Amino acid sequence: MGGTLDLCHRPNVSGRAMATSGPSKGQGGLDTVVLRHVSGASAEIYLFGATLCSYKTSDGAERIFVSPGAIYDGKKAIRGGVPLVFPQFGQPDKAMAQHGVARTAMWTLKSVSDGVDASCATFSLSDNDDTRKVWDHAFALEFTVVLSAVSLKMCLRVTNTGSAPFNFQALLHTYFKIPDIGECAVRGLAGRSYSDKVDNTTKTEGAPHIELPSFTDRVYLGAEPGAKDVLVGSKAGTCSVVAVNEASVVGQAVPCDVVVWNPYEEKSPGDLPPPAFKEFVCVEPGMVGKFYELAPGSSAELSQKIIPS
Ligand SMILES: O=P(O)(O)OC[C@H]1O[C@@H](O)[C@H](O)[C@@H](O)[C@@H]1O
Repeated sequence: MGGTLDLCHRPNVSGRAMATSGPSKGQGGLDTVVLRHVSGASAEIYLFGATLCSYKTSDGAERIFVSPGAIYDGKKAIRGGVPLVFPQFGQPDKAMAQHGVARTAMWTLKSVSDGVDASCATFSLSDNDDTRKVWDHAFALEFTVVLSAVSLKMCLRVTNTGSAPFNFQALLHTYFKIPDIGECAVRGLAGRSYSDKVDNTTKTEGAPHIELPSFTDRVYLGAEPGAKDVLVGSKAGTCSVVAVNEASVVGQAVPCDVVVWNPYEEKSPGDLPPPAFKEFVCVEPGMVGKFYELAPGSSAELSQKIIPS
């Protein structure tokens, strides 16, 4: 298990607040890293799954949802936060767990740094006996969190460290905290084709914004390469966060898919006791519409920058 760091304020010689490091424990006694930026913004990441479970802006407002029924036993994926999905989305390979191996693996803290511009932490995970049993490939993952006064950026880097190509999917399963799913609207996906997992059909998004009045599970396929802004806000037109989603393979931008999910009571799993479903919407950047091939020595990146408004 990797070490832990808790970054807390202390004055430096000039009297300006800086961040420092120290050990920290989260729920269930699990090790976490807490980033505290000089602006007052903070983020907490569990080494278990490298799951980011909190992002607070400088006003102290929490932007990320974690279920009140989340289980912190170091075995089950944490229900909420930003679980990391790799190397499969869903369960196309029934021999492997749903959403792959990364969200239930113990990651290692690789580096942490603090600056006036940003506080940053990088976590790593490589193939091991557990991952090899279900996915027999050599890989290295790096998950980097960059916290600034005005944003939080998460980037998952996938590297093929073996001698043969492999196919993978990846996704950042972000649970955004919202006041009321019934009033929520997601903007920026109009005109995209999507796979509707509720009725197993393929459709084109005709609405200018997406509302979620009932169980919603959609995979919006990326349209063109490059950054894509998706706005989470209200039907009334307010915007609470902008999510800038990007994907690339070997440094070349590729279209980034976006999953929009809320189970409502109907599909709430056991660790999401109703009415908790009302308090979040998942807007998840992904490379999931197909499998991506990665050559030996090559890397792919998937990122989401959250800019609260
Ligand atoms: O319960 P899990 O494994 O965390 O998955 C939650 C949901 O994750 C979403 O990304 C999928 O589109 C849904 O189909 C799935 O139900």
